[in-house]
Amino acid sequence: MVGKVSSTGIELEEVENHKDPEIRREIAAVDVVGEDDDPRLKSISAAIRVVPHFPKPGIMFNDITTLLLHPKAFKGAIDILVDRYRHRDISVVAGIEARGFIFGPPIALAIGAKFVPLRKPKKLPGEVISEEYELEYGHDCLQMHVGAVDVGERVLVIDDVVATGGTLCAAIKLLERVGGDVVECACLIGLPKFKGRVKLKEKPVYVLIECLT
Ligand SMILES: O=P(O)(O)OC[C@H]1O[C@H](OP(=O)(O)OP(=O)(O)O)[C@H](O)[C@@H]1O
Ligand SMILES: Nc1ncnc2[nH]cnc12
Repeated sequence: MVGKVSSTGIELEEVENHKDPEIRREIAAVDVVGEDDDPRLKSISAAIRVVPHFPKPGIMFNDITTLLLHPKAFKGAIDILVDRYRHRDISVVAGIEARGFIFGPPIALAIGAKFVPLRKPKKLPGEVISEEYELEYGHDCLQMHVGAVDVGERVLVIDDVVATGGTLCAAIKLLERVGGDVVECACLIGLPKFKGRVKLKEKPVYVLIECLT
């Protein structure tokens, strides 16, 4: 079942009334679609805010930091992903800097996998391989330590948002260059208007909520 969930629900009111003015800033109404009727999805979508014109004019920025202020909703997101991947024989969770570093490690620990950070340039001290890519608001590069992933290891890639799919494509290329087998990519939020799934072709991408704005 596809459930339409409005982010103007009760739990968003909690965010709107938060004592920190920064957290109350520019909360926009978002319509999101959950992939099934799991009540945890409603809490997750209600706790994510959209900040207009960040980091550039015209960008509707999906901000997961407000989800982190709601431990129950945050845990719900982690639990859904752990349940999905715990019996898939995954030995590597690769998290994309920066927001994949928030969601990747608890999933890796829960499913007994190692965590591999995919970092922005000049952050990793050892030998690295690199992939450049285009974003909705610029271009960037991801790097991974040589030796972090072994040939044939089954990998789950984690990030917060998939928009154009450029970041996930770069991550998949890095992992496949060293012989990793990317089982799936998982993100909390999908922005379907950027058609990231088209760019990702046959690679499966799982998103908890799809934002229609
Ligand atoms: O599907 P795409 O069009 O590639 O966009 C998605 C990426 O954009 C954001 O990261 P950002 O590059 O803003 O980096 P940050 O997390 O370091 O701020 C987001 O966290 C994803 O990694
Ligand atoms: N609109 C958006 N919000 C948050 N992260 C993003 N990454 C690319 N586009 C984004």
